[in-house]
Amino acid sequence: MIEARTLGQAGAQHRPIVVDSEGDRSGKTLSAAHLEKLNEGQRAAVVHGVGLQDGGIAGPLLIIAGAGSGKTNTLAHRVAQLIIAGADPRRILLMTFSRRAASEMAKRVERICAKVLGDKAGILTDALAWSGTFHGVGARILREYAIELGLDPQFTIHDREDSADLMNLVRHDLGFSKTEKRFPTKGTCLSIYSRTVNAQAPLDEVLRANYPWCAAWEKELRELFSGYVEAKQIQNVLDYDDLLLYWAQTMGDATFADEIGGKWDHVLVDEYQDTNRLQATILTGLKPGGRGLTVVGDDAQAIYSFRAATVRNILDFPNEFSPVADVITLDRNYRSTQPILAAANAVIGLAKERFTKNLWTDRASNERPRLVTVRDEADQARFVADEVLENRETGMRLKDQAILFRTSHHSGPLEVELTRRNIPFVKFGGLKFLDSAHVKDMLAALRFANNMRDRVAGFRLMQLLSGVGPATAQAALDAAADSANPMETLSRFPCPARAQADWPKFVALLAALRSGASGWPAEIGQVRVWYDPHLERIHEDFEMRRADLLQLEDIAAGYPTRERFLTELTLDPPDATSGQAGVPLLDEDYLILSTIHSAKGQEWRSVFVLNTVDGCIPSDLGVGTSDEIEEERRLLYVAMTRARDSLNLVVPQRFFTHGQSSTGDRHVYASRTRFIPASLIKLFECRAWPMVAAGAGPHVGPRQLRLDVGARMRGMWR
Ligand SMILES: Nc1ncnc2c1ncn2[C@@H]1O[C@H](COP(=O)(O)OP(=O)(O)OP(=O)(O)O)[C@@H](O)[C@H]1O
Repeated sequence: MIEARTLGQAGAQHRPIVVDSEGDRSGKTLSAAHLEKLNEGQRAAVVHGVGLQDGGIAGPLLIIAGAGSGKTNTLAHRVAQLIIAGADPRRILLMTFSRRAASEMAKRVERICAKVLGDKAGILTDALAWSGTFHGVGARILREYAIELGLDPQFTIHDREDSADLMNLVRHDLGFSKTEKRFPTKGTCLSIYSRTVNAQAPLDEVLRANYPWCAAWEKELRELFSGYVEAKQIQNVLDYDDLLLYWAQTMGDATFADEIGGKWDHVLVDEYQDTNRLQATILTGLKPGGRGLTVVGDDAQAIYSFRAATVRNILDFPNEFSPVADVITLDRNYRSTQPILAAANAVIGLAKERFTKNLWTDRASNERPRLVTVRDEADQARFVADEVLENRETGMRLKDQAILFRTSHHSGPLEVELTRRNIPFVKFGGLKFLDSAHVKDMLAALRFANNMRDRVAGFRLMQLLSGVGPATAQAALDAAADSANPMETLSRFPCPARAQADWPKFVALLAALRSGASGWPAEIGQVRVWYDPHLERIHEDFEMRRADLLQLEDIAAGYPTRERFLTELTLDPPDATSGQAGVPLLDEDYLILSTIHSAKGQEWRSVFVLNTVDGCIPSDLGVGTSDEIEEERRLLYVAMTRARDSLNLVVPQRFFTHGQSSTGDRHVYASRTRFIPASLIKLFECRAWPMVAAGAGPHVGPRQLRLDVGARMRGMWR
């Protein structure tokens, strides 16, 4: 041991970090080449307790730091370091926010390991089988222990839309849809249910704090949720929340907790600020003493409180354990230039509450981030397209540039402009591929074949047949549910005369899928052939949709079984839709369009933020409580800190209002976001676009007051 010290403060009691540099396997690699590029704090986090001499496993560790300080990079090095020091990769659990993040992390780990272990690295890192999201890992655990937990291992997983549909069926059955005063919609009911479950809070508290307009319905909501839970159990389906809830419940039993927690020596979690109470419960259940636990996060980037995530998880982490967890804070930003970082620091500096410290960087630049005022959204689109192309002329690929926005529909005018100019782009966080009706139809067929008790899937599927409406579908599902041999019952079901032609083909498809005779992925081809005439009948634009279905088939081929395909696709759907026909091939160059939420964890050389105005950031929807406003501020911080070299915040001055004809010109004026008050303006270069060309008129040079109309008006009354 060479020294003991504390690296930074995180507002919590914590133990000093001890850096061990010699004598054991981790010591040997402390000064090794693969760690050379890390700074002192990062290195301390990477080697923390790795390769303890008695083979012991380190106590809990929290790495808390601001944007671009290398948290993810450090976590990847830590996983690699554990493997290099001899940890069994099969006994490492790595949880990230999305599956994409998990697979990127796995690739990084492999690259780092390869530097030390050479060819052997691939075999070891391939064995890193437990990496994914909390929900994905939960689904796997629950399937593994299904029988012991009284679940049917064939359970299907409902996405949000399916869950809302099921909630609606129950709401209808209970007669709540016919109440005199309007009962909350299916979507609101699901949100209330989900928040209550994830926050582990009593219903009345959630209603009071988050849905006060629904508080009068507490009794009915309780009844509805109880009916919803029952329906899910009868139909053998789990929703997203169940994956965490069942897992957390399982961890409440000492024997299961021991057995499941005992599967892993090391549990590492990225983006911990966006986890909720349930996830924290699972984590402490897995490792009650905290041994082997590492969590990483940034309180300034907490942007998921609408899903009941709580920043308290990260702040309370150190004191959950005895002895308390070690805490390492990182304060150097490697991503952004100094002027960009200064502006981002200033924006978050106005937050009401904050724990991580301001960051510093040595990436000097003369270029301040720009605040660009444009007339309207159409000009905003033209400005961005012009700049993107100009950047490309200077050698910056389209892929190095991203356009970020608060809500998916903000990019509408830009998408039109890009398409018009033939600039390829991929959009993240918009309408999901899987949300489109035709893709859902195909998946419903596969799901229903897997689990014939899944009423939402069955209901959707049967109504695709001409002549089958809700009443027939309901009756057929009831008959199948009551039967010991549902296939037999369906084949004999007295369907309406108009469905006579379609019904036998439908039953034959189900029988074929259930027999498993064709095998996977041939089955999805079978479904497509069956679905094709319905697609043509139902959708005018069937040709475009057909292309999507072929793409779905390609995606399906990447999964070993039908069940794995359905589970993983539901949990982590491909989130890119494209302005081109089909998502561009990965090796092509394309621009990134993304909601700020989906931009989490990423970085680009040049970033444009659209609609940096009040009403968009903060969103109209997000300005209820001061907590909500604070979250909107953090969103802007996340957006700004994605930029490495260049950052443009665009401020359109007027917005056309919705609900008028295409030639209507009703509009509202917008003002710069409140998160950049006048006191911060000096940190930006302010300009208007289009710039008036020199000699084009009297507006040349910096803008100044030339006619004080306001004073004249006031003068009229004096
Ligand atoms: N020690 C280092 N030396 C040089 N570059 C580094 C170092 N550590 C991290 N970086 C670089 O800094 C950038 C940010 O790293 P990373 O994405 O890991 O940060 P982060 O803290 O997870 O960011 P965020 O929370 O904002 O998503 C990356 O480009 C990474 O390669």
